[in-house]
Amino acid sequence: MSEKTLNPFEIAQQQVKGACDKLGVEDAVYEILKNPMRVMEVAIPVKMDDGSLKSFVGYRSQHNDAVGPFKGGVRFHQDVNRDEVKALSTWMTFKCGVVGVPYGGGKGGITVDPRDLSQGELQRLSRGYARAIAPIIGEKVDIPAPDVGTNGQVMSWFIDEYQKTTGEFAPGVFTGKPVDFYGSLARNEATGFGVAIMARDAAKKIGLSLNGATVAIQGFGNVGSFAAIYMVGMGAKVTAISDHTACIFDENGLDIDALIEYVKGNKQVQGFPGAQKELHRDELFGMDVDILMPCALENQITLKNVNDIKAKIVSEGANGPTTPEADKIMYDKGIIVVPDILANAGGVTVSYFEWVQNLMRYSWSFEEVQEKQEKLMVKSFDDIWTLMHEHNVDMRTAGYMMSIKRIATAMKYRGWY
Ligand SMILES: NC(=O)C1=CN([C@@H]2O[C@H](COP(=O)(O)OP(=O)(O)OC[C@H]3O[C@@H](n4cnc5c(N)ncnc54)[C@H](O)[C@@H]3O)[C@@H](O)[C@H]2O)C=CC1
Ligand SMILES: O=C(O)CCC(=O)C(=O)O
Repeated sequence: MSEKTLNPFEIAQQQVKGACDKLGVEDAVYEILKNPMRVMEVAIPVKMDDGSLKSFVGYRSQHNDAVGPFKGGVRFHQDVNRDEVKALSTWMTFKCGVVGVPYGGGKGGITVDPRDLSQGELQRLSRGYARAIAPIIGEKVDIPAPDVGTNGQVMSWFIDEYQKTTGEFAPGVFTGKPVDFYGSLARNEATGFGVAIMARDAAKKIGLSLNGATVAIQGFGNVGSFAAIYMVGMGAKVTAISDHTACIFDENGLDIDALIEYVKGNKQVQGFPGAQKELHRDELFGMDVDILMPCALENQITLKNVNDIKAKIVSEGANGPTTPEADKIMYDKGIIVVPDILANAGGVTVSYFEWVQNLMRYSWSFEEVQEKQEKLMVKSFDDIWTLMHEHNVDMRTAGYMMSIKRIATAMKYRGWY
């Protein structure tokens, strides 16, 4: 068997089609959902520090807003392209549907390696992007957030530039802001926390104790680092972590706090003095662990490595880390895959709480936010688990089915079909 496609947008369409067919909805539902409603492509000229001018390409894809405003992150990465952004916006629509937050899906990005830019260049690029997309976003229209390569500082520049461009101070137009600048407590932790609690609930279902359970995590950015912290908090041992440079291993469990400090200074896991072994980054998937957490990029679990996987549970922190062919093999082998649209939905869930707090000009405590997140995600997990057994499908298909029902209902009331 060979991989049909590695194009993330085609994969997203395939996933939506599969669930629409399984649900038996009218053909019109897939016809509407198969393409984003709007994709904006922008050129962003930036004055570089050496005096030259460089033009960058950016996108904002608005997939569907039947349920509520478009919502989703902005990625700064060298591989960003139109189809990737379209796929990511499609996944956002169904993710919001899975946890039942009142949003549709959107996603943006710029083709750039932010590590190649100075802080000044990064700020000018971020401001240029905010100016370019300002006409199509808004607190009640489309609400961007962080994704790979962006963070609270970038969101703050976005807010400032949006205000200069539109004359409106609207802190709720971007989420994932710093806590002391209209951000929400527990947003930074939210995605990794969610990935961990979804793995915990899957473990409960198969009678796997987390006490001493072993975990391998691909990616040690926002999502991977917090997933590691929370897994250790639940009694598990994170024995392997990889990033773009290497895979590090310690059979007794890596010291996550020390690794976070190391990565702050060195921007990579390679060379971490606390590791027993250092391997090629791709060796992570074959590690002999109970739980695997892909928390980096798309198309990481493929036909090339799926048969190396020994884990019993895969909790997808990244968007689109598994190809459909690899997904099927894991399903046939009985590996539980908690799909991205559920496992990493903690980010958008707490973004929603941030937005609500912004609109009310009020703040909740860390505990209050995390408790609300956990309640919502655990309920979604249980509902999907039930649906999965009712229809004899994998968790991903069940998640899409649950979400499509919600979105199709909104589209029907709106008279879209
Ligand atoms: N930040 C958030 O709130 C959310 C993020 N996600 C998804 O989670 C994933 C990670 O996002 P963040 O942690 O925010 O990004 P980040 O930029 O903070 O970290 C990305 C990590 O992936 C690593 N990486 C890149 N290429 C790699 C490779 N080939 N092999 C191994 N590691 C590699 C990087 O070294 C880095 O450690 C993405 O798919 C993103 O779309 C999903 C939901 C919300
Ligand atoms: O926080 C958000 O609004 C969206 C985060 C995101 O981009 C994602 O869930 O993939």
